[in-house]
Amino acid sequence: MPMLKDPSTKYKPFPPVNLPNRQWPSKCLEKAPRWLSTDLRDGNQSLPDPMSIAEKKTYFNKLVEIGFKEIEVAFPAASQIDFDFTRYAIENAPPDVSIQVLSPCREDLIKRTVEAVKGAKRATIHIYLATSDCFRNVVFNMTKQQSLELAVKCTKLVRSLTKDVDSNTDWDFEFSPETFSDTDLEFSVEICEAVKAAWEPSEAKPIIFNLPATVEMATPNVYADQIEYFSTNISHRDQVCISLHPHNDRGCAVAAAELGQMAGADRIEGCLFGNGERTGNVDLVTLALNLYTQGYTPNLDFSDINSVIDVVEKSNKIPIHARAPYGGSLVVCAFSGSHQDAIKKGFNNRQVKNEQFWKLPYLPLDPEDIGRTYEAIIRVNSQSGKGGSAWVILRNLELDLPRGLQVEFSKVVQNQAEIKGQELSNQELCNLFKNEYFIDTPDKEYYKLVDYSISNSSSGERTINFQLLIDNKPVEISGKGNGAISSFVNGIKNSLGISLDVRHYHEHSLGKASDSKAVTYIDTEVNGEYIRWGVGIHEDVTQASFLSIISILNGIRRK
Ligand SMILES: CC(=O)SCCNC(=O)CCNC(=O)[C@H](O)C(C)(C)COP(=O)(O)OP(=O)(O)OC[C@H]1O[C@@H](n2cnc3c(N)ncnc32)[C@H](O)[C@@H]1OP(=O)(O)O
Ligand SMILES: CC(C)C(=O)C(=O)O
Repeated sequence: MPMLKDPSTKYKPFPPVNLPNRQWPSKCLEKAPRWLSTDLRDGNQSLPDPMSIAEKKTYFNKLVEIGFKEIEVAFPAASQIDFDFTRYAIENAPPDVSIQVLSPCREDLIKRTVEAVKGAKRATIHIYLATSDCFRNVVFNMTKQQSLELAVKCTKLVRSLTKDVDSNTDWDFEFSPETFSDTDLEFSVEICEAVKAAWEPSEAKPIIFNLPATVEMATPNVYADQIEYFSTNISHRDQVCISLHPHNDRGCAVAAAELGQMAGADRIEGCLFGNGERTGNVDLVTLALNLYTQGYTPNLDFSDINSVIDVVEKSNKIPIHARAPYGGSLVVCAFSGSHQDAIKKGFNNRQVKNEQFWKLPYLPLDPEDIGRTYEAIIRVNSQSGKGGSAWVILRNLELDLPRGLQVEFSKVVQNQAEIKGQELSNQELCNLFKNEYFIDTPDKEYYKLVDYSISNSSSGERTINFQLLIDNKPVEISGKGNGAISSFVNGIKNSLGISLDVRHYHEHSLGKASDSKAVTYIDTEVNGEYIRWGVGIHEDVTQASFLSIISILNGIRRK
């Protein structure tokens, strides 16, 4: 079936919330919410191959290491694996980590769920019941009153099995009017008021009302309006913790969670990298690092994001998208020339000025803060410019190429990238550079410098005698000039007939003081026809410059 010419015959716009006095648009996010990871429940239930116990254990331990204090570990009534894993979590959770478990409003399943957390230090029983007209009519065939009565009955059941009889565990209770985002707001408040009265929370022990966008159906500002309405209309607000559980059907779950917090929410439920039903739950990594880049601590530690990715990918058996915010393999990489140029200048500026605050073109977060390396930032393909290759050569070979050499080498890189039709790895790029300028390539050199001696006359003129191997045959050459380089190129012109007019000379040291070398970069006009750069590396700076000239000769010969 093709898309409809007039979709209004099939789809209706989501009605806006009438909240003319809304306050949230002028609020800011300035602190971390309470976080709940539901990776092991909502995330797990959406997987084609749910996690094994071993995978759940590894995942759970990683969540604890990251700093989650509330973890929904299972739907214990669903399977023996979920039940058994709940037992593991209860027995192994650190004392400050609360274990949360989920059950529908069914008596047998609630009993099994509470049984699974027996002996916990801290536990949250979470029950849910869909409240929207659509679900009540289509799935349950229940009136509003019947739904309310069922929710109250189940809340009382949980109470009678937990806080009323067992004071060894620190009990919390969470109720989700499932499909909240599509539920009439007055009814959401009404059913939660009834549940609250049944549970009897206190300021010290608030009840958690989780207000899910079970399916994301509207723009995130509408969700924020719904949250603000609930937050301002529920009674005894100080005895209530408002939790959000946004799904990502329209791709706006992160925005919904952020606006929802501005509208009054205290707690966020989601999954790492946005795993979860359909398009996923809200991505907790993005939310946490969004806060971090505003200067607020998220209370979650992603210093070693690669190890988190490793656990998530192995357990879910779903790769993290290469463009996933913060964690994607490509998000701290630049291929395009203008991005590379700006990033390279940004790093340089930061180093020179020793800037305190992070302000770098194209990079909202210092990759080092999440354990990613600068080396990986700039990668080279046919969209890259001179700055990208120069960066890779600098980071890998410690050669700080002069601008003219960058321009010359970038043509070589461009040619190779177009031939390959793919990205060039750092290793390939370094090999390309060494090959182009004859560094550590004895088998490829037509000209080799064997030995030389220099003498000075009282008039200041220098004479150099040197031996070259040309195609493995020794050739003795002599040249005069007012400096070592000019004597050397004069000798070459006189005996080989190659005219090299030196235009620029650059040098810098390479390596640590004790065994440092000199690198020289020389560019010459060759026979008055074209420009060619050479690179020489040696312990002795004079010999390094001769090697630059030899590098040019080898380049000419190959050309
Ligand atoms: C939005 C969410 O993510 S909610 C969490 C969803 N997670 C899961 O479903 C994973 C685990 N689920 C399971 O293992 C199973 O579905 C079980 C054990 C809960 C139930 O299995 P079954 O008894 O075979 O029921 P089944 O899955 O076919 O259907 C759901 C039934 O529960 C009812 N139901 C659905 N949600 C709820 C609820 N919140 N409270 C009470 N009953 C509910 C449905 O109306 C349906 O009842 P019916 O059979 O009388 O029509
Ligand atoms: C159980 C509830 C919270 C849920 O997963 C949802 O509504 O998406």
